[in-house]
Amino acid sequence: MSKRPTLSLKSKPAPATKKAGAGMGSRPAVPPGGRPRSEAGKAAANKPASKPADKPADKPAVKPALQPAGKVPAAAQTAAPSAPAPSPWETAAPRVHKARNTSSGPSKAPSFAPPRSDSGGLRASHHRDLKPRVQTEFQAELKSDSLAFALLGAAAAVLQVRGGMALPQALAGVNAPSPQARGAIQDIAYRAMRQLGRSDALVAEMAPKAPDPLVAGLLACALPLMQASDEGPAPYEAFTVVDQAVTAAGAHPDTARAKGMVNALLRRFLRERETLLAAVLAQPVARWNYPQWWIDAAITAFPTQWEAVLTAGNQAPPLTLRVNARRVTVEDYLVRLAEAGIGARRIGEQAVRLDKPVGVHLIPGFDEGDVSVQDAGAQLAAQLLDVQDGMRVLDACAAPGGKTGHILELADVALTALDADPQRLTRVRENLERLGLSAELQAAQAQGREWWDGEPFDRILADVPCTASGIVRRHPDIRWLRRKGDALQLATLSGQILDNLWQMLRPNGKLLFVTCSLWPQESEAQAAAFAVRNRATRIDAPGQLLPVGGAEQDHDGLFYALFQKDA
Ligand SMILES: C[S@@+](CC[C@H](N)C(=O)[O-])C[C@H]1O[C@@H](n2cnc3c(N)ncnc32)[C@H](O)[C@@H]1O
Repeated sequence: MSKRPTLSLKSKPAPATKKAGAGMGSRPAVPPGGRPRSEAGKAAANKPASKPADKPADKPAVKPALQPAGKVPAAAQTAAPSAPAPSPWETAAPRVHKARNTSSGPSKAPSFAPPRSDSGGLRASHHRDLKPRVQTEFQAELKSDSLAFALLGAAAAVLQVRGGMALPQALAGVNAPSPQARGAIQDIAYRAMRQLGRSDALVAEMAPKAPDPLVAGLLACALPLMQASDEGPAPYEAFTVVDQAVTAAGAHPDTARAKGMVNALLRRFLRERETLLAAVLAQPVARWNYPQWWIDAAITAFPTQWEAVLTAGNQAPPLTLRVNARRVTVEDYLVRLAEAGIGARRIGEQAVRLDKPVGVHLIPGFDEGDVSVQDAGAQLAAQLLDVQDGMRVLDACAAPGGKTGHILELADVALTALDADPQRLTRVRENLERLGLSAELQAAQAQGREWWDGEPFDRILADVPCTASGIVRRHPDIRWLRRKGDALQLATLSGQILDNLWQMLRPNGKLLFVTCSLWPQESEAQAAAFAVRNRATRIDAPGQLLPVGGAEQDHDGLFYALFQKDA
């Protein structure tokens, strides 16, 4: 039985002796012919988790001083936003859309596309259908460093998520003239997602009729800024938020008529906060900020732990690094961080959590590949796979390559990185380039065989598409985008993938089945059914890891099942 790696601190660090670039099987080009990437809207809502894990995490909530001119405080502008923001694999620099004005002078307010008319995403306040169109090209005159500007941009993104689009895509479509403006918009939008159940309930309690979609988005962005939450204290002075929300409403034709209503509603919230909160917090969706079906599913799956699970998913995630064992020991890297004035502690074999998130390019050695951003729980995969030099390894469902890089850091193996999405596969290549490692990249479906040369693998990692319900602290929009039936639907696909990959495993070889899900249908039940169907021997692995944030343990919700083929 193999040794089970733990998340706790190990006394013996991994050796830092191997040279970079020693990975085998170099064929970096992505072959043509993979399926096109699916886009936003309902398709995105139902799209299997592209586990956007391992992204830079949120800044801690800091209550900024009152800004007389309603400006976004400098701290909010420059710190890592409360959004995962661009993954280090996605882009080297903060994603900035065509800058028309990088000064803090008057700037066009964010523009955005209309919501999908199917409104397959969130429930709207008062359950009213979303208005199908907003004025997409209109750009209000607002200062780009003002809170009003950021509120309007974030409201546009919330509107898109309500229409079924994933938040990172929605934010990418919002115009922001500077990295600071983008950071502020992201911060507000991510907060809005984490408190959407409560905000909608408050609006329903106070407004005589459902507000128009962009007004509802504006309120969903403003209300969380006036309240303490699992993320920390309220980040702005309440009267600044009211003032800037009213300014934002007045600056856009789709909200201008509701300017008085926004003012009245937010002021009423300030006056009657206690009573209003007492009323709405009796509703589970407002109390927990998850859809009711999600709360019910958590209670069923974790009868004694569901509250902790839901709470963990509402916290801002930390920034955790994986130290590249080929380059540097964890001990030496902690010294480098200390010298750079960055507080950190070890929380796993190669996992180091920063005390406060910082931009990835400020992390010593990040650009050179000495470290990667990866959740501590996700770092278990490569360890559990137990790779040895010379092995032939398949990383099925590999993009964006977080686990691919880790496997190659641990041993000199011939690795095939497979993913159905050619665009996401390019991120594997970029990621490996930064690390100085290489693999054979294949754009193909893991449930098919046409890409396989018939040579069996010693190790197979099946990090299958799933609902991503275990990583909601990084991706708070997921809870609003998923539907109750998604887990079962995805389990059908992942069952096909597992059965197919099992045929490609060498006798005595090991297959590691991973999801970033909380739901048993796509994790434990899937593992049990797979073992029966294939007479597969299950060996020691953690099973369901619940999400947790704390001094010693800090990781997302993940599932691990390890199987060995008979000799
Ligand atoms: C959970 S993510 C993988 C995360 C990755 N292992 C990492 O650590 O960075 C799942 C991946 O499966 C891919 N995928 C979805 N359906 C697939 C299929 N039928 N065959 C192969 N890959 C698929 C998605 O494009 C996505 O990149």
